[in-house]
Amino acid sequence: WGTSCSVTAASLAPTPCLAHGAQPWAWLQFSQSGQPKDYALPNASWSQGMLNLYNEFVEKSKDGTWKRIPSYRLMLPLLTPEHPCPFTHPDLMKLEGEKMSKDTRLFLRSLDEEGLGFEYVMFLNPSEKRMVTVYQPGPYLEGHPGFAHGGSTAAIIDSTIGGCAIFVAGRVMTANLSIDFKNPIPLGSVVLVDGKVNRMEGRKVFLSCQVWSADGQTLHAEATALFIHKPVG
Ligand SMILES: CCCCCCCCCCCCCCCC(=O)SCCNC(=O)CCNC(=O)[C@H](O)C(C)(C)COP(=O)(O)OP(=O)(O)OC[C@H]1O[C@@H](n2cnc3c(N)ncnc32)[C@H](O)[C@@H]1OP(=O)(O)O
Repeated sequence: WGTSCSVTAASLAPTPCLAHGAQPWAWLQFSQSGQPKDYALPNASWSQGMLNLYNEFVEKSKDGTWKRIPSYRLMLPLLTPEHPCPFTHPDLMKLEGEKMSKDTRLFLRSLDEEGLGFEYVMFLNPSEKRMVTVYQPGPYLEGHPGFAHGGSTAAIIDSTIGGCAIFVAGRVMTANLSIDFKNPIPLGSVVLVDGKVNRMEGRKVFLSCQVWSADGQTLHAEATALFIHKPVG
């Protein structure tokens, strides 16, 4: 989806429908090309293990089975197959005016320096209603010495299955997230967060998730969750 999204800084100029004259794109970091910066791409902090897993899923994406999800510093709750580019989604400005300020950042993209916090890239498998996140927790996520704080693990799980729930239901909120922490995650290691939709009942989306070491030998955590669809406005 990201590949079909062609956006320039000029095309992102504020529109009259935006309340309070806010500059909606001011907190997006732009690259030198004038495109919003996509953080779900390799950078110098990624370990070889992270690159290997990333390349594995890029390879799997070539036949369209998996799709890399671009990642910016703003929430993209409106990304759908019908509107693959968030910047041209008809509801974005409404949500923007109501909910966002130019001073906000997506929690998982809150740090400026590469490699210190959440380094991750998500891949969606639409037919399986499944999302995997290739994830490398950095040193600022420490809980016990040398290991990722459980809250950071909860955040990456929530975002992974949240993305999955957004794909099937649009705008959702986490109502319940239950996690069993099985084995600590070493800082700087690479894990695969593997979440999927199990079933839907009306506005309710039920999901499950497992967090595995890159070699598939260690189960770090498993979770179940309930997300509830909340229409914009
Ligand atoms: C294409 C893909 C691109 C993706 C690209 C993006 C990638 C990157 C993604 C980032 C993704 C970030 C994801 C962050 C997600 C948060 O972090 S959200 C923040 C944390 N969550 C909150 O703050 C939610 C706070 N709670 C609330 O606002 C409200 O309680 C809720 C959850 C919206 C529900 O309220 P409500 O809409 O009034 O619904 P309500 O009528 O109470 O309940 C509806 C039904 O759910 C049931 N229910 C509600 N709560 C519960 C519960 N806790 N347990 C069990 N049942 C419950 C009710 O019993 C009811 O059932 P039925 O009677 O219909 O059978």
